[in-house]
Amino acid sequence: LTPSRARLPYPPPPFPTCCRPSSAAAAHAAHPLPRRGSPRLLAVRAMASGNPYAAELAAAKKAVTLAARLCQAVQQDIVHSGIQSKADKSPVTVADYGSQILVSLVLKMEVSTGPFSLVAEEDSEELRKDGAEEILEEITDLVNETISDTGSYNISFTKEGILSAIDDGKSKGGPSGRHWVLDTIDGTKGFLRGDQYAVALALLDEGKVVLGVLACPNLPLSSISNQNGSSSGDQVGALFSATIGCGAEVESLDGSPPQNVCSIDNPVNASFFESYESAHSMHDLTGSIAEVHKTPPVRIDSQAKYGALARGDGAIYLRFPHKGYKEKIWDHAAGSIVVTESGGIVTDAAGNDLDFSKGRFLDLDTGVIATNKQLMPSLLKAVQDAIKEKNQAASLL
Ligand SMILES: Nc1ncnc2c1ncn2[C@@H]1O[C@H](COP(=O)(O)O)[C@@H](OP(=O)(O)O)[C@H]1O
Ligand SMILES: [Mg+2]
Repeated sequence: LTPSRARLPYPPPPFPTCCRPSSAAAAHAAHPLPRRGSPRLLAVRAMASGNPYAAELAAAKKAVTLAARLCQAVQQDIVHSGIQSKADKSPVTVADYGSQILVSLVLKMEVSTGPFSLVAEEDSEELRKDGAEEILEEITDLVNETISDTGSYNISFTKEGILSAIDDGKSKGGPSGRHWVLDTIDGTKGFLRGDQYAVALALLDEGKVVLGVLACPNLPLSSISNQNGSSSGDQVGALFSATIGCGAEVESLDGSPPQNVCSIDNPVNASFFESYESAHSMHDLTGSIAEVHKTPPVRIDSQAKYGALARGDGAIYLRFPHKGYKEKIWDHAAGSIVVTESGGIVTDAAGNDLDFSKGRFLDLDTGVIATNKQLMPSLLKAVQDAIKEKNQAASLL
């Protein structure tokens, strides 16, 4: 079980051949839809145009694309200056706030229905303290530069405007109404290392995730289904999107036409994904499960794992936080719908669906498992056996 990174060259496997919305999965099981550009793909797109959340989806894609642009500029600065080796967290803080402001700006400009509610990590408290003037100025400049460089809006934020835009993210979510759920930079550690991260945005409607988008600026556009999570494809920057009942798509972050995401139908010996960081997921537990499934792990940061799984780069994503950790909804909302709308399943270690209606945290049993429908029963059993064995071993100590 070798740790892996997602940036080394590697011969790519054949591109996924099938694409379909999950609602049509059963009907199409024996007749996979063809590759991009085919007439049948157009038929799938026509169906997607009946999307009840079409305006929200377009806004969400625009929002994360703009935020990803800001984050990418900061990451390049970090990597070039070697700041991460000095454990200086301030650039990532600037990018986190900047990403949140841009997402809330775009959503407010583009979506007019109902009250605006955003569940996100940051609020303005720290930035209002004495000594935070410099960082506030940096955020204001960075946000205004990104808006003007991209020609997105004819708007310029004042510092007070920045503070109040950040406080748009204070919502607590919950079971009723609509709430946007944002992870401004998911995979902060990968971001600092110059590796994978994602800007992840989802919409909850009456407690259910109905839409999700994942901007993964460093994820190769071709498959990373190999042991070190890399791809020989030159193009990087993937944007995954999904709406409930309408399937999932992946497109290039720089604006190439969308294609539908492949349903997850890889064989048992396909690679599986887990966190790069062992502090975020117990690698010893996944290792014992991998022995049963003969699958080597591909360790990458962030919800890019969900995106890669959805397009068939691997067959399994396992995540087992250490005892006492409470998973936050923004770490799973967007990624999980991208997988389920690609024909996959996402559950906790007891086999229950993830419940996003309980506020800012998920009420989870032990961990998160994502895979295809064929593999889920045997995988769930392997997971439960491994957890039992680990608990028994711990009780003997
Ligand atoms: N001890 C822990 N156990 C599990 N997850 C953790 C954790 N500490 C942080 N995380 C979460 O793991 C996320 C990254 O996931 P991954 O390991 O898949 O890259 C982090 O998102 P942020 O980077 O947005 O803070 C954070 O929310
Ligand atoms: Mg996160």
